[in-house]
Amino acid sequence: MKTAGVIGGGAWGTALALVCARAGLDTTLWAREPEVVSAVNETRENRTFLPGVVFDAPVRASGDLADLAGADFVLNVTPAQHLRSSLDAFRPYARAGVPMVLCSKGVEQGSLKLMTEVLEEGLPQASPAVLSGPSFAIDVAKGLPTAVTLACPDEELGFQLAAALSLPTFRPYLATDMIGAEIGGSVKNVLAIACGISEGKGLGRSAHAALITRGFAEMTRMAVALGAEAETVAGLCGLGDLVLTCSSPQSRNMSVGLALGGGQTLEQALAGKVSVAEGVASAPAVVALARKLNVEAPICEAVAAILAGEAQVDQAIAGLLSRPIRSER
Ligand SMILES: NC(=O)C1=CN([C@@H]2O[C@H](COP(=O)(O)OP(=O)(O)OC[C@H]3O[C@@H](n4cnc5c(N)ncnc54)[C@H](O)[C@@H]3O)[C@@H](O)[C@H]2O)C=CC1
Ligand SMILES: O=C(CO)COP(=O)(O)O
Repeated sequence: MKTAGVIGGGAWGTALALVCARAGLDTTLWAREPEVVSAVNETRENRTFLPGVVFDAPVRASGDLADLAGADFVLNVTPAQHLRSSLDAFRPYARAGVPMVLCSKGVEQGSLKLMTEVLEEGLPQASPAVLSGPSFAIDVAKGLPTAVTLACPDEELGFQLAAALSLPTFRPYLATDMIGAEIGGSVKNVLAIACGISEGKGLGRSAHAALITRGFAEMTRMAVALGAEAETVAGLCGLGDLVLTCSSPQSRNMSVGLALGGGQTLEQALAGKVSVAEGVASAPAVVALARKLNVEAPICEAVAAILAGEAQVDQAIAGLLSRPIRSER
C-alpha cells in the first residue's frame, strides 16, 4: 500500500493523515472547509481543528473527493451522523473493493445503524475495516505513543492496513470483530458524558470508578447482544477508550458532562464549540438500540434523558442510585 486518502479534515482525520504521511504513504486529506484545505497546503497546519501542530510530514489537502479515487485505501473520519452523506459524495470515485477504514465513533440516529452497516448500504463495493481505541488526536499528532484496535474481517487485508499505518508511536492491534470495536467507541462516548457529570457534581472517585465499571457492563451486554465478542470490548477499542475518555477533561464528551454537572444547560455546554462531542448525538441512538436488543443500559439511559431535557441531573443520579439490588454479573 503506497497511497492513502482521508475523508474528513477535523482533528482526528488530520492526525490520522499525519500518521499516514509519517508512515511514508502518499497522503491526500479531503476537508469540507476551504479554509482547512488552504491552511494545510499553505501553512502545513489545520488551525481550525488541530491548532498548534505544524506537520512534520507531507500531507496534501483537497476539497475534491475525486482526488482520493486512486488511493490504495481510504480512512473515513467524518462525524458519525455525516458518514452516510460522505459515502454518497464519494460513491462516484470509489473503485470496487477499495478498503475503507471507518474511524468515526457513533451510532446513526434514526436508523440505529453502526458505521459498518451504513457503509454496507452506502458503499457496498468497499472492503470494510474499523479503527478505534484510546487516541486523542492531539497526542497522535504530537507523536506521543498510542495503541488502537484495527478490526477487519479479512485478516490479510487487516494485516496490510495495520502494517501500512503502523509507526513506533502508533501501534494498531489486529481484530476481526468490527461490531465489538464499533460498540466500544460509540458507547464510551455516552459514558464519558456520565463521568463528566459525576465529576462536575463532585461525586468523588468512588462514584467515578463505579460508573466506568457498570458502564463497561452496559457496553459489553450491548456488544454481545449484537453478536460481538466480549473480549473485543475488553480491549483497546472498549475498555481502553473508556478509561481514557472518562478520565480526562481533554475529552470533548467528558467536558460536556463536566459542564452539565456544573449546572450548565446543554446549549451552554456546546456553545462556541467547533469540535464534535459524538456522545451527544449518539446517546439517543445507543439507548434506542439497547432497548431494541432488550439490553439494560441505565447509565446510557440517564445520560440520554439529561441531554433530551427529560430529566434533571439530580433526578437522574437519584434514579441510578435507587435501582433494585441485583447480581453484579
Ligand atoms: N478528536 C479525537 O481525538 C478523536 C475523534 N474520533 C472520532 O472521529 C470522528 C471525527 O471527529 P474529529 O475529527 O475529532 O472532528 P472535529 O470535532 O475535530 O471536527 C468536526 C468535523 O465535523 C465536520 N462537519 C461539521 N459539520 C458537518 C456537516 N454538516 N457535514 C459533514 N461534516 C461536518 C467538520 O468538517 C470536521 O471534520 C468522530 O466520530 C470522533 O468521535 C476518534 C478518535 C479520536
Ligand atoms: O475518542 C476519543 C479518544 O479515543 C476522543 O474523545 P472525545 O471525542 O471525547 O474527545
